[in-house]
Amino acid sequence: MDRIRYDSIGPARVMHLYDPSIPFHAWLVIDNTARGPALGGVRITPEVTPEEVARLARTMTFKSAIADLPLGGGKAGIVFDSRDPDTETVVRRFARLIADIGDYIPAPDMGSDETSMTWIRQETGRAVGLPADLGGLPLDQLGATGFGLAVCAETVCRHLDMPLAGARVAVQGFGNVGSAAARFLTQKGAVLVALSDRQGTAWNPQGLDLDAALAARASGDDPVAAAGGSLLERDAIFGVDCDILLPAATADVIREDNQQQIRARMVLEGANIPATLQAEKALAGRGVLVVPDVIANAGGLIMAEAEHRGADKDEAFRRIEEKLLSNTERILVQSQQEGRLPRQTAERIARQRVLQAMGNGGRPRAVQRLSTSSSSGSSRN
Ligand SMILES: NC(=O)c1ccc[n+]([C@@H]2O[C@H](COP(=O)([O-])OP(=O)(O)OC[C@H]3O[C@@H](n4cnc5c(N)ncnc54)[C@H](O)[C@@H]3O)[C@@H](O)[C@H]2O)c1
Repeated sequence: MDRIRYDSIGPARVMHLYDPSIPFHAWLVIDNTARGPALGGVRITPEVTPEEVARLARTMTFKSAIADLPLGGGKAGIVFDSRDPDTETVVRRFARLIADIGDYIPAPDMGSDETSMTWIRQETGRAVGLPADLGGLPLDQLGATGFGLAVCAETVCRHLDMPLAGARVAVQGFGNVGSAAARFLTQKGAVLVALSDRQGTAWNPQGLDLDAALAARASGDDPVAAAGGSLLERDAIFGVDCDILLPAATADVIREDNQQQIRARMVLEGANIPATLQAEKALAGRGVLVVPDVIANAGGLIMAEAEHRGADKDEAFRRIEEKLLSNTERILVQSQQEGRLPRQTAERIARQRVLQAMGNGGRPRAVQRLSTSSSSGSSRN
C-alpha cells in the first residue's frame, strides 16, 4: 500500500479485508465524506489492487463534487474472478465485513451488477443499482452511463463544430458501459466501426452489426465475433481510424507508450482512470481532446444518487442530460481559457469544492475502528 497517495483530501480510510475461510482479500477505500456519504462501486476482478481502489475512490470524490451531488467518494475491490461459482458466497461475506461502515454506499462496477447489489443489500441494508422490483434504478440495465456518454459526445461535437451523425466510434470493452454507449451513440447517428473485448477487436470501417453484438452479449455469446467485420487482436482497437475512441474497460490502458497509436479526434473516458496523466498530456499535445472520466462517465453516479434519494427513472435521466451537457460545456470552455487539460480544470474545481466542504461544517467524519466484529483481518494505512 506504499503507492497510495495521501493529500489534503484523503483517503480518510484504507481497509484491507480478509476472509480466511474462502479465502479472499478485499479492499475498501473511503476517500472523503465531507460532502456526503462515500458512494462507489464494488470492483470484482482477480487483478484489483489497493492502489487501483484508492485512485478509483478519489475519482468518485471528484466526480461527485463536479456533478455537485451531496456525496463523497469511496470504492471497494474484491480480488476474485466474478465468473467463479463461489461469487455469491464471496460477495455476501464481503458485505458482512463492511456492514458497519455506514458511510460507504456500494454500487455496481466491473464484475458486479444488480444481482450482487441485491446480495449486498440483503446483508447490509444498503446498496444502489438495485433491480427495479426492489425499488431500485438498475443503472447498468438502463444504460445510465452510456446515455451520459452519448450526451457528452454530442456536446463535444458541437464544441468542435463536427456532426455526431456519421462520426466513427470505436468502443474498447463491450460490457455494461461500452454496450450502452454504443447503443445510445448509434441512436444519435454515430457509426460503430470497432468494438473490442478481452478476446479481440471487431473492425469494419462501414459499420459493425451492433444488434448482433448486443444479442450475443445478452445470451452470453461472444459479441466480438457476432459484430462481423475483420477480427483484429485485442489492443488493435487503439489504432483504428475513428473520430471518437471510447475506452470502457479497465484502468491505465492508454499510456505514454501506446498513446501515439490513437488516431481519434476525441477520447471519451467511459472507464474510470483509463489513461495516465502523461498520456492525456501527450494526446492533448497532438490535438486529441480527452474528456476525463470525472465528467464523461458521471451518468451512473447521477442515477445512483437519484435512486438513493428515491427519485424515479425519468428524473434520473433528466438530471443526467442536464448535468452532462452543462458540465461538459463548462469544462471545455474553461480549460481552453486556462490553457489546461480538461482533467486539470475539472479536478481543480472538484478539489476546491471538497476543501470548502471540509472547512465549512463539512467536517471529516470520525475515523472508525477498522477491526470488525467478524473474524476478518483489517489494517489501516
Ligand atoms: N457501470 C457503470 O455505470 C460505470 C459508471 C462509471 C464508470 N464505469 C467504469 O467503466 C468501466 C467498465 O465498467 P462496466 O460496468 O461496463 O464493467 P463490465 O464488467 O460490465 O464491462 C467491462 C468489459 O470490459 C472487458 N474488458 C476487460 N479488460 C479488457 C481489455 N483489456 N480490453 C478489452 N475489453 C476488456 C470485459 O470483458 C467486460 O466485457 C470501469 O472502469 C468502470 O469503473 C462504470
